[in-house]
Amino acid sequence: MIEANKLTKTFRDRKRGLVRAVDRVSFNCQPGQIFGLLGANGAGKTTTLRMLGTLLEPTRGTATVAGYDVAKHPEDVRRSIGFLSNGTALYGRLTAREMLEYFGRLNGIHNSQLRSRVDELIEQLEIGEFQNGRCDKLSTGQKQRVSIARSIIHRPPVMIFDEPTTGLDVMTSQTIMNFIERCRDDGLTVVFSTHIMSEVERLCDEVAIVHHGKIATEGTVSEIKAQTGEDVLENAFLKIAHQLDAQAEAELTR
Ligand SMILES: Nc1ncnc2c1ncn2[C@@H]1O[C@H](COP(=O)(O)OP(=O)(O)OP(=O)(O)O)[C@@H](O)[C@H]1O
Repeated sequence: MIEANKLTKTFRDRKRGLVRAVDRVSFNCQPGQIFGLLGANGAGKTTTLRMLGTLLEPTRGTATVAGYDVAKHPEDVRRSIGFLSNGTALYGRLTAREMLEYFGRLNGIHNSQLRSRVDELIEQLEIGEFQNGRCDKLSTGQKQRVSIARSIIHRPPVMIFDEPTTGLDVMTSQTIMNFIERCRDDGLTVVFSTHIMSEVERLCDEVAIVHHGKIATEGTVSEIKAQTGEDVLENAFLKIAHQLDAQAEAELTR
């Protein structure tokens, strides 16, 4: 499972000075659950996920992933997660199947099990048609499916997906969402970030709305709609964001 406790990240930016990208973010996600971080561009979603994935050190706060503290036991965390980000690279000269076999071996999967594991992911992520195509010749959506397969090949108990469907067509997005649901049904702890409301409605057991680095509110989609008195998640999201912006402006002019 994942527990984030007041996770905070500040960056020193030459132009903007000190940027507080993530500000005291706390949440829990249990096995068999999908937790979503919903926010606009620059809200702090990627930075939060990168801290959970041990790619960035928190400035303050703590997090445990699969029982391991991200700061104290980063290698154990990395072994326990699959992390899908925009930067998940593929080797252009390998075919999709070779790529998965390669990463399977790197992750210690024995030859006797490697083939069946690769076959399973090829089937689940609908890679079959292009499994023998070189990665540098694949379309964006095809590459994303191979990247996901690559990130989960070692059967981690925790999956972190950073905007897994951004830029993909509706068919590929469906395949990926089906796959994320399957991860949940298989008992994995799943955290993902998005700015797409329909994905949150379909996938999330719990969602946190992130705005300017902070969790503005958290709950089920129905709870968030009820809190704001809105029937449509997008309107609830906009209402919360506008309220926070108005508060911040009022504080500035006080
Ligand atoms: N290395 C860095 N140096 C300085 N500022 C950074 C750095 N990385 C992120 N930021 C800033 O932190 C804030 C949060 O960025 P982050 O990428 O986490 O947002 P996001 O919610 O993932 O956005 P998007 O949906 O656009 O990917 C932004 O203001 C961003 O410019």
